[in-house]
Formats: sequence, C-alpha cells, structure tokens
Amino acid sequence: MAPYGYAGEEFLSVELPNYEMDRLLLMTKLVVGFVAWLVVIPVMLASPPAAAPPQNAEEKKQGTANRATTTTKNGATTRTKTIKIVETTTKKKKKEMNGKSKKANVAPEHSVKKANKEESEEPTVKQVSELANMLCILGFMVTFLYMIIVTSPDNRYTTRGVFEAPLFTREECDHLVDMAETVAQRNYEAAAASEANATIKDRDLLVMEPVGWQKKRHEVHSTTDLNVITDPFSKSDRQWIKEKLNARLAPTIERLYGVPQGSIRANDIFVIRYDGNRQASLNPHTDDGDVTFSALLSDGFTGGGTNYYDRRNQYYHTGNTPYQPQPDEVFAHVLPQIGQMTLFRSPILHEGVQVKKGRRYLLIGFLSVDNVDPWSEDNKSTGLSWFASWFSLNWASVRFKTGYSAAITTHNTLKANQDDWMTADEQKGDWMSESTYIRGLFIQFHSHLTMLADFWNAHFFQQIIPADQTKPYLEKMDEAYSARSHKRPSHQLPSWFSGQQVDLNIDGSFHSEWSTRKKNSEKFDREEI
Ligand SMILES: O=C(O)CCC(=O)C(=O)O
Ligand SMILES: [Fe+2]
Repeated sequence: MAPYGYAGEEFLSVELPNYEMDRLLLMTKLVVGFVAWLVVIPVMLASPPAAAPPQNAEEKKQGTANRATTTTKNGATTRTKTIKIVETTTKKKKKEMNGKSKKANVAPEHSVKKANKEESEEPTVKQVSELANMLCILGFMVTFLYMIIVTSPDNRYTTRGVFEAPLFTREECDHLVDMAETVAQRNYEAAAASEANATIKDRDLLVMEPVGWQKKRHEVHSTTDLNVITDPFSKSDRQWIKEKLNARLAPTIERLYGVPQGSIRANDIFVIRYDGNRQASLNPHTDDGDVTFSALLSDGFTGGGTNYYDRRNQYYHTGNTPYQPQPDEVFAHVLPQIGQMTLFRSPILHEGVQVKKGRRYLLIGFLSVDNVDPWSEDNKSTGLSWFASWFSLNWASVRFKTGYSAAITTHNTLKANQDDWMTADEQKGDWMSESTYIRGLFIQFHSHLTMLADFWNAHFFQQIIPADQTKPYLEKMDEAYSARSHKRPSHQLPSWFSGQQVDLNIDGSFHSEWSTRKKNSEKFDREEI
C-alpha cells in the first residue's frame, strides 16, 4: 500500500490492517464465492428435463424459461442467460423434445465431441430450475455483501474508530497560534480601514471580538476560524504548513486508511479558536468529507475536548421531538495533549465540548479521498482501490450525499433559469423528473449505508502512536520525508490548498465552487498553492 513504507511503523502501539494483503485475500474469497455460487453449485443442481416434454403452450413457456446464471467476463455484473447443460440422449428423445432443443445454445466442448462421435445420440440438456437459480444468485449476493461489510479491511477497522497520533511539537503549536493571530490582525486592520467601503463583506463580523476571526464561514455549525487560503496567511506560512502535513499527516492517513497520498485532497483547512467567554463549544454534527483531522494547538484552558457519539439509538427514536444525542452515548471524550491530532471518518457524530476558561486552538482539515482527480480533464484515476471507495460504507455513503447535493443544486439552478417552469404533469417523462427519482435513491443509499456503518462496526478510540514518543516519531517522519520527497511526483502527494472549497458530482468529477472560493478566486490562482 505505502509504496515508500511508513516511517512510523516502529512506533505503532496497535496493529493496523495490512491493506494490500487483506484486500488480496478478500478478492480471492470473492472470486471463490463467485465461482462456487454461480458456476459450481448451479452445475451440481442441474437435473435432466422431465421425461415428458411440455405439450401445451403453457408448459413450453415454462420449459424455455429455465435459466442458469452466468456473468460478464470481468465479473463486475451478473445477469441471467439461458445455459443448458448438455447430456447425450437419443434422436427419438430429441424429437420428443421438439422446439425446446433448438434453444440449446451453449455446450461444453467435451460433451459436443462426445455427441458427435455417438451418431445415434445427440446433445440435449440438463436444466437448473428457476428457483435454484434464484437461490444461487441470492447466495452469492449475501456472501458478497457479508464479505464486503464485515470482513473488508476498509470497513471493519476504521469505520467508527477515532485515532490519535502526534502532529506537532509544542514549539510548532505556538508558532501556528502566532501565525493565526497575525492573520487575524491583518483581517482586522483591513476591515477597520474599510469602514466606509462596502466591498469588504462580513466586515462587521471581523471587527467584532475576537477581532479578525471569521464567524460565519460554515453556515450550519459555524466556528470562529481562519482558512489557510481565503484568509491572509503568507506564502511562507502555507509552505510551512504544507511541509509538515506532507511529512507527517499524509503518510499516517495512507497507512491508517489504506489510501494513496495522491487521492487526498483537503476541502477546507482552518484554525479554530474557542474562548471560555465567547464561542466556547460546537454542537453535535458530522463533517463534510471523508476523513477529518483535528490537532490541538494550545493548552492551559479548562473544559474543552471533543466528544464522539455512538448514535445507534437514533434509529429507534420515535416521537415528535428530533433525536438529541445523550451524554451516555459518548463513546470517547478526547482531550489530547498539545500537538496531538485525532483522525476520524467525517460521518462520525462529534461535538466540541465547552471551554470554561482560556483559549483552545485547533488546526482542522476536512479531507476528501478522491477516486478521480476532479481537476484533470479526463478525470484521471487517483489509484484509489475499489475496496477503499465504492466498497467502503463510509466512502460510498459520503459520495451519495455529495452526489445528492450536487444533483439538487443543478436541478434548482436549471429550475431558476427556466422562465416557465413545467407543471408536474409536464414533467412526466422528462429527464428532470427521472432525476428526482435518482436523487431520492442517492439519499436513500446515503442514509442506509451510514446506518449500516453505525451498526456493524465497533466504536472505539485508540492512540496509535504513544504521546511520549512524539519527538522521536516526528523526527523519524521528517527524516523519511526529506529523504524521499524529491522522488515523489506531485500527483502522488496530497493537495492541501489549491483543491479546497469545491463540491463533486457522484462520479467524482468537479461540480461547483463554494461561494467563499468564488469570492476569493484570485487567491486560488497563485502559484504558491
Ligand atoms: O472542537 C472540536 O473538537 C470539534 C471541532 C469540529 O468538530 C469542527 O470544527 O468541525
Ligand atoms: Fe466537526
């Protein structure tokens, strides 16, 4: 998986999946399951046709309806096709079989040869009953789903796991906090100087305490924060952040989640600030993206930390009031040491616990794991395995959700641009109404996959690198990075900056930019990002 090895391997305090081997094993099991259910068992269940041929139209219909199962060559899809298993029988019998034998279209070679040799005997068929066929297909589907949902390394370990590992030293955290406060100061000065200038949006929020910090960047669960691109971080600030993330975060994600570094694209990286006497907490929510990292940059505050919820009770919730996560559903309250980060799948429900006193700073990233490069013209593959994408409950559920919102946005835009919107009747048969149905499916898939992920997987917290190993671990990671960085082409490295703040279509292609990206388009064009 990790083509250059994971330098932190010797520091791991837990055994992580060996993705390469586990996927190979799973692939083998799937092939065996496929052959067993769709070839071997149907052949074993095949029996000679009834002695008396169907005489009337009804019987004839039944006789020709018998089907066995086959697959397309690549094994990706299954369909039914008439296969009749050839046996030798007499001419007389053939005559009796009448029109039915004309349908015999596939004959194993050896049987054909045998039939040709024995002139008086001609091939006829053994048939698999429709019921047996259906059971075989069902058997294969159950085996396939069981293996993917329960045994795939991409589902069984990280789905509801929250992991902790070092990301920064204390000095580096201090540096990042200084960096962020300097950026806030720049924002404040620009906003203050622009009093009469209506072009600076959100000015009023920037001159509010804590000055220079954004307050409404995220519409629903707003945080007091600064984004590394759209807020005025300097070129050298970004370079500094990029080097650290390349050396430490990228290989850890690659190792922990079994995804190539080139498939990782940050969609939003920002510094958050909580103050005991201002924004002090964040309600339970899930993040947009596949994986979230959150590194603690300060200490000396009281309260705080992150709660992670096991929300399975929500599926049994009834009544008129919406489900509210309860304190006894928290499976991990994570309050790490300064410089440690937590890594988790973004669909895990979590909240920022109230800071009672002092300031809590975090560097947070919502990361997308792309199967194709949304920026390349032909949507070039990133090399992400199918097991880590469409066969991963989390990945697929997130993709259906993004696909849904992309489709609904397109739909609404089209609708808004149409002077005379069609009536419901006129929409019948129109592609738009079809897509309403497809959108419905997207959201159903999203919620059911999330539910499966919630039920089938252990919820746990794990420190994968002991915090007391922070210094030697980070040194080792940096050393390994500088030794190999020149060998790695840029498409094999994550994109931390230039690909931020966009939405994708269901197939992973580019859909649209967030409004904050549109407003700051010149900042995304600069070469340093
Ligand atoms: O405060 C925390 O630990 C959580 C922050 C968070 O979840 C977010 O910004 O999305
Ligand atoms: Fe969050």
